[in-house]
Amino acid sequence: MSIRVESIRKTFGAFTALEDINLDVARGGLVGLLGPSGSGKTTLLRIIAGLEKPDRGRVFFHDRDVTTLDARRRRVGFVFQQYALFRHLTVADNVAFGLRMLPRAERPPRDAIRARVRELLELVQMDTMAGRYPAQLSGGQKQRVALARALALKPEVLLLDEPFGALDAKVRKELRRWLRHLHEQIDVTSLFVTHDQEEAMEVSDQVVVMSQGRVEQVGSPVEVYEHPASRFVFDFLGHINALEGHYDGTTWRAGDASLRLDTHGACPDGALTLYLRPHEATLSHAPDEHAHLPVKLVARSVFGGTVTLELAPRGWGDQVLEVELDRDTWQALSPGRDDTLYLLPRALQTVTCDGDLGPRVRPG
Ligand SMILES: Nc1ncnc2c1ncn2[C@@H]1O[C@H](COP(=O)(O)OP(=O)(O)OP(=O)(O)O)[C@@H](O)[C@H]1O
Repeated sequence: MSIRVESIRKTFGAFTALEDINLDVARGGLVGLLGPSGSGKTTLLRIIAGLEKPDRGRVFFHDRDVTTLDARRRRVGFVFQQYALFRHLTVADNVAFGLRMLPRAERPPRDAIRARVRELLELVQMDTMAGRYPAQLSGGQKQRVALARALALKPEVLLLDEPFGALDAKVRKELRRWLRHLHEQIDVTSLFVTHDQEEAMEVSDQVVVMSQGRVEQVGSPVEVYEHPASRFVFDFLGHINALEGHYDGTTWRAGDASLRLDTHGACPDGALTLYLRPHEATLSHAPDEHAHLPVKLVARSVFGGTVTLELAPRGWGDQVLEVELDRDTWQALSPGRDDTLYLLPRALQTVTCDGDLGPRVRPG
């Protein structure tokens, strides 16, 4: 079932929570609504679910206008951050609940309900725990049961609001891989809300980046990361180092630092800010012909194959910079305590004086 949202506006008193939202989600899509707290993600999800009425605009499921249709009649499955399982029911009974509550004419026979519950519990890999009560489950297991319950009535649209928000990092990671996998097995169109960039990038096939009640950009994770439509999107998707200095048409300078750049005429002489992603630079014991950016190591942390370094510029500002190197590169470098190191950016994003994104540039 495809979903189309047209010109949605929603206010709460004098506050505008959503302003002219347009969105198309293809059938079978797994779409992440990503944005900072208060950007309107949950409000949009609730409008699609039918739990909130928009002031203006329409919602379509395939070609059907469902804007005024009651939530219960939209055939939507929900999963929220709080598991909301019935404590006094077993796992199997929780999953069966919605089926048993159907009007008699629509309710499947008992055996069919039992078979459907078994099938769903196998799908979420909880079949061995069918007889347990929610209090006997871990957070991740509860959330898988909540998902099985949401799928029991064969919804064509699945809406998930920060489904893994309350879980620890490792379980979150497992569950989001598993959600991806599950999505490939069933025919459902899903939208999930998250404020976690990594989660949105890893799980979704389309990301909707929201800010202050507006859609900033819609695209695949690679598109929004590599071709951000605005400075907000660039800032929001991962850490950045903002290097502030002056550009004279060939060289960018700040204090003792200099960097030769060809901006292809796009950046005029004057103040120029450069954004550097932590993984788009390396370090060396000597400057190179294009870059003279001396730094001193302040701290490092090792996680898996990546070493994250905190670096203080030497003689060009006081902002601590963050750079990520792979472990081998770091070991080959093995600097002494007070060594001066040199930052060698591979690519930088320019920010024009009026605050917009300029071209992406490389030293040289
Ligand atoms: N029922 C309500 N009454 C008044 N204001 C509301 C109501 N629901 C939401 N808002 C406001 O609308 C804005 C958007 O809220 P929403 O919950 O959609 O944001 P969000 O992006 O999901 O945020 P979070 O990530 O923190 O959940 C917020 O400023 C919120 O305070």
